[in-house]
Amino acid sequence: MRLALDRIGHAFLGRTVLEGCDLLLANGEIVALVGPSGCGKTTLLQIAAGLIDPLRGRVRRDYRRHAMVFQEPRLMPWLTAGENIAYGLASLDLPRRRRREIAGVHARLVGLEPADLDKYPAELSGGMRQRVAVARALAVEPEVVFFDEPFTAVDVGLRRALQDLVMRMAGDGPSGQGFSGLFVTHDLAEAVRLADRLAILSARARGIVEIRAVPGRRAARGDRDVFEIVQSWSREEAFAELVDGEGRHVP
Ligand SMILES: Nc1ncnc2c1ncn2[C@@H]1O[C@H](COP(=O)(O)OP(=O)(O)OP(=O)(O)O)[C@@H](O)[C@H]1O
Repeated sequence: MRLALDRIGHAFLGRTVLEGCDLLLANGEIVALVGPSGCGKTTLLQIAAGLIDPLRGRVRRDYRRHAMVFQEPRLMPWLTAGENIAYGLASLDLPRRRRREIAGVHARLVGLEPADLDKYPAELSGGMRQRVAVARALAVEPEVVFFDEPFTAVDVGLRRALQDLVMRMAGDGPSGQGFSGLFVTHDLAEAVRLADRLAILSARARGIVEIRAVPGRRAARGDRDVFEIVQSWSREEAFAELVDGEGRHVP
């Protein structure tokens, strides 16, 4: 077990957003938090990551290092791509050359060219900036990664490539050590594609209404499997706030 949420409750300005949320995140596991806009996914993720103190319940963490990937890359504009990727490594007491090597390995993993490493964020496309953000998160070899709709703003091809990378690295990073992931998305197909389990949140119920395992092994799930699971689950009550009866996302 890497992370446990016990009876988490939270409110903003007296309005309850979450009540009685329980969740466990195992070693190497990816759990997707899914639900409609405003149901509290980001709040629960931030509580899990320690960015918000919950009003009720407790978070148990069994890891040393975590990283976060947000919807927007949040790079430092005055650092090059390579320096951004290496930024988190500064606290790890590694020689400068080793930091540069690690940054290079992770830049390659996300599909950046060596020449991109010397560019500043303003000189990169949106997709490249998000690749840098993913490389920066994974370079510190975190045991847990918190993802908050990280691929919503990138185009379809890159989204798939980054999802594949997350799945691969969660099982087995470059040094053989994977991470556990908590992954916020309102895209059911994305959740089914890359998660081991879904925690389904509802705005009405103020929290997690169901935790459900995705059939089959994550790495072995093909496009057809994902399509069929999404089709069949979209008709269920648990997803009513998330997708319409045809499997389309409610805006
Ligand atoms: N800092 C805050 N102050 C006041 N209300 C907040 C704050 N942060 C979130 N909320 C409210 O709490 C509720 C849950 O927000 P949250 O961002 O966790 O939802 P979400 O499921 O991640 O939504 P989305 O999919 O749109 O990002 C929303 O009604 C939101 O307006």
